[in-house]
Amino acid sequence: MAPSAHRAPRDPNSPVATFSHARLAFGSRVLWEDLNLTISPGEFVAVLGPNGSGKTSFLRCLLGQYGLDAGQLEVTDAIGYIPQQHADDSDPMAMRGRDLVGFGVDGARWGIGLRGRGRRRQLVDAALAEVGATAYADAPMGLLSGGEQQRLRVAQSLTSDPALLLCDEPLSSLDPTNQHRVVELIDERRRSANTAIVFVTHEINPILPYVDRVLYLVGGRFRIGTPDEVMTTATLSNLYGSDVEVLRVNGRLVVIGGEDGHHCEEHADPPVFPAAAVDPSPVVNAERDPRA
Ligand SMILES: Nc1ncnc2c1ncn2[C@@H]1O[C@H](COP(=O)(O)OP(=O)(O)OP(=O)(O)O)[C@@H](O)[C@H]1O
Repeated sequence: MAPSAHRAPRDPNSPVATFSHARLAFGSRVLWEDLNLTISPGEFVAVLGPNGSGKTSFLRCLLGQYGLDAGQLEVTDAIGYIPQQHADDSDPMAMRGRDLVGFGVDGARWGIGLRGRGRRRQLVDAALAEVGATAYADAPMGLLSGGEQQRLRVAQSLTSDPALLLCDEPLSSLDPTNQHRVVELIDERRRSANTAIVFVTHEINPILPYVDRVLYLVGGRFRIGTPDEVMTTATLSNLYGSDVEVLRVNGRLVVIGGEDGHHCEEHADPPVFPAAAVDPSPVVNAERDPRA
């Protein structure tokens, strides 16, 4: 299986990612096939689907951790990544917010200390200021609220000046007020720098006002379109192959029926890492060291 992700040079007018006839499968389990999707600068794409449908695998393909087993993926090399809250296992009392953001500047995988210390500090300070986290940047992470911690993770993701920002359920375990603040920060970045957003989530409502298109994955099949096109009773019933009802209540979407039918699907195939899987741990900052 040949690596199929090609890192394209940065051009502000070019798509940040293009999947062409893409297929990803683990043994007999096909996550998607014949996926054609072009993500433009400044576009906000939500990736939805039940547990095990392939949302995280989709991000891993964009990060270069998983290779497609058919088709092509061309993707920018300026990628930022925001994980779920509590995603890192470092000691939360030993690490300050400033340290977390600094790891983003260093690059998690391509060597630490490549830049001068003064330049490093400037980049960290700028990223902290961009998300309004300067006031608590020197406090231990463990003393901060979930919302404050997520602001710092947004700051970390911005240190690479990403053209594409990958968000892996960054709102989970935040209260509605903090969810709103974090989404606003992400959208602000989209508007100010024309950064494309790929946002994996189980819950579309907190991001619904911002979403341009939805990629909805279910059991090896998918739909792509605007929320109005995809989030309908007819489209989701067809996709799930069972009765799903989509209601709009006070501007919120309520999906009844879909998730349960595909929850925690069992499968017997052992874990494998496809061609481009160089490191199964999440990339915190995908800025490339040119010497690597
Ligand atoms: N390296 C791997 N080897 C084998 N199977 C894998 C591998 N990575 C993912 N899978 C399988 O692919 C399917 C999709 O996994 P993935 O984590 O992408 O789903 P998800 O939609 O993000 O799920 P969740 O909503 O539960 O986080 C799962 O059945 C998972 O076990």
